[in-house]
Amino acid sequence: MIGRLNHVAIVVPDLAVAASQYRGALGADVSDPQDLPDHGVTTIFVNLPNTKIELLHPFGEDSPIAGFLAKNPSGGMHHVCYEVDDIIAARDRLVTEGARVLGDGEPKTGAHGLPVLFLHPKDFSGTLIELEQAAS
Ligand SMILES: CC[C@@H](C(=O)O)C(=O)SCCNC(=O)CCNC(=O)[C@H](O)C(C)(C)COP(=O)(O)OP(=O)(O)OC[C@H]1O[C@@H](n2cnc3c(N)ncnc32)[C@H](O)[C@@H]1OP(=O)(O)O
Ligand SMILES: [Co+2]
Repeated sequence: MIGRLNHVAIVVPDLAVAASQYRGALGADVSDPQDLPDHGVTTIFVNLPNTKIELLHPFGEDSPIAGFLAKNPSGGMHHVCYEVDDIIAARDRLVTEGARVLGDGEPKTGAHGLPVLFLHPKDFSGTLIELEQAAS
């Protein structure tokens, strides 16, 4: 069911520092920051030949990543994002199999303007999974 690895997300304590590390020391193509109030995060994307790295920092007071950063003040790997051809069919299959879809269970528009969902990390060997509808 899952397809391409769309991105790996890393929560960072300082977006400007992280962007400078990726752009400078690692010589990567790094986007400008984007605030996503609906998701409670600010993102920067690092564009690699075969996938992307999403650098994340909390935005606003109710950010879903605030607890993660409090527990991991130096930052750390936060989630992996897989593409699926049909996000509703994928969700329904996962629910049938007992996985917990986070939030209200309905897809939200993600950083690339496509529907996304999150699956509870305790149901997938301690890794938070994001599903993104593949671009048509
Ligand atoms: C930019 C848009 C979009 C995109 O298009 O790319 C994004 O990526 S948005 C990214 C941010 N949004 C989300 O992460 C939404 C889904 N996440 C959540 O709803 C929450 O983060 C969470 C997964 C429910 C955790 O919230 P938290 O407040 O930390 O709750 P708990 O403290 O109760 O955590 C429960 C349990 O899970 C462990 N945990 C938390 N985060 C992770 C993680 N990223 N990876 C692995 N495990 C995680 C946490 O440590 C707790 O474990 P125990 O201590 O053992 O109970
Ligand atoms: Co993401």
